[in-house]
Amino acid sequence: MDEPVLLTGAGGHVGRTVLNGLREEYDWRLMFHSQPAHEPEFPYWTGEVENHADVRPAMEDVNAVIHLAGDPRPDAPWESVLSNNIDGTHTVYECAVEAGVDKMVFASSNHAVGAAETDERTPEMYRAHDDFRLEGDEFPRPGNRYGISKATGEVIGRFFHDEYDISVCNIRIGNLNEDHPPIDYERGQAMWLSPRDCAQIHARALEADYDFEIVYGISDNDRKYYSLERAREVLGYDPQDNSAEWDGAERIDGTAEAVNVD
Ligand SMILES: NC(=O)C1=CN([C@@H]2O[C@H](COP(=O)(O)OP(=O)(O)OC[C@H]3O[C@@H](n4cnc5c(N)ncnc54)[C@H](O)[C@@H]3O)[C@@H](O)[C@H]2O)C=CC1
Ligand SMILES: O=C1O[C@H](COP(=O)(O)O)[C@@H](O)[C@H](O)[C@H]1O
Repeated sequence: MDEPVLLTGAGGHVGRTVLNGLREEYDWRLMFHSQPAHEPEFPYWTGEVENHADVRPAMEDVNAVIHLAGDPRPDAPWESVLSNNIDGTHTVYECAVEAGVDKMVFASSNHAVGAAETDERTPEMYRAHDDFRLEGDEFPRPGNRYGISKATGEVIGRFFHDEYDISVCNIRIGNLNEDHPPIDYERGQAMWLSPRDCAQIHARALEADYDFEIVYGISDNDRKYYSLERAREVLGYDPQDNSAEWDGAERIDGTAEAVNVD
C-alpha cells in the first residue's frame, strides 16, 4: 500500500509495537492524544478521537486507518468507554468515510467475548489439551463494560461497511502487555500476542482484501482457545510465536530474537 495509513493511539503500547515493526513499510500519519514527548518522524495530529474537528484533518489523503485509540482498561467505567471507545470509534468511522478511506482496521478485544469463559469451561479451556475454540462468528459475549464498547465498535464497523462500503477488519487482540508471555497467568498465555505477530497481523490486515471481518489476534499458542483459522485464511496471517516456547520471560531455546517494543 503506497497511500498514507493513519494510526490512532500511536503513543500507546500497541501503537508503538505496530510502528516499531512496520516503520519502513508504510507512509504513516499518526494521531496522539496529546503532544508527544519526542518529535515524531511522521506527520502527526493531536486530539480526542471523539472530536470530529480533531480527527477529520488527520484523514486527508489517507487510504487506510488502524484505529487503536481508546480506554484499554477491562475495568473502565461506562462514562469512559462510552466517550473514548464508542463515541470515539463512531467519529473515526464518520471522518474516514467523509475522507474516502478504503479500509479500517479496528482494535477489538478478547473482552468482546470474555463471558464465554464460563465457570464450566475454565480453567480447562486455557490448557493445551482442550480443543474448545471461539471462531469469531459467535455473537459477542462481553464480561464487562469495556467488552461492551469493543463489541459495539465491531457493530459500528458493520454499519459503516454496509452503508458506505468501507472494508473493515476487527482484530480481537489477546494480550500484548509485555514482550514475553504473561507469567503465572494461564489465560494470558493462551491469548498472548507477541510484538512481531502483532505487527504482522496489522500489516496483513492492511494488505488483504475483505469486506467485513472479525479475527482473533493472538500468537500460535499451544494453549489457545481462539481459532486462528479466519486470520490465516482471509489475511494470510502466519504467526511466528507461541507462549509454550517461553519459560517466564526467557525463550526456552535461549534465542533472544523477537521482540522489544521500543
Ligand atoms: N494491549 C492489549 O493487550 C490489548 C489492547 N487492545 C486495544 O488496543 C488499543 C490500544 O491499547 P494499548 O496500546 O494497550 O493501550 P494504551 O493505553 O497504551 O494506548 C491507547 C492510546 O489511546 C490514547 N487515547 C485514549 N483515549 C483517547 C481519546 N479519547 N482520543 C485520542 N486518543 C486516546 C491514549 O492516550 C493512548 O496513547 C485499545 O483500543 C485497546 O482496547 C485490545 C486487546 C488487548
Ligand atoms: O483488551 C484488553 O485485553 C488485555 C488482556 O486482558 P486481561 O483481562 O488478561 O488483562 C488487557 O490486559 C488490556 O488492557 C485490554 O485492553
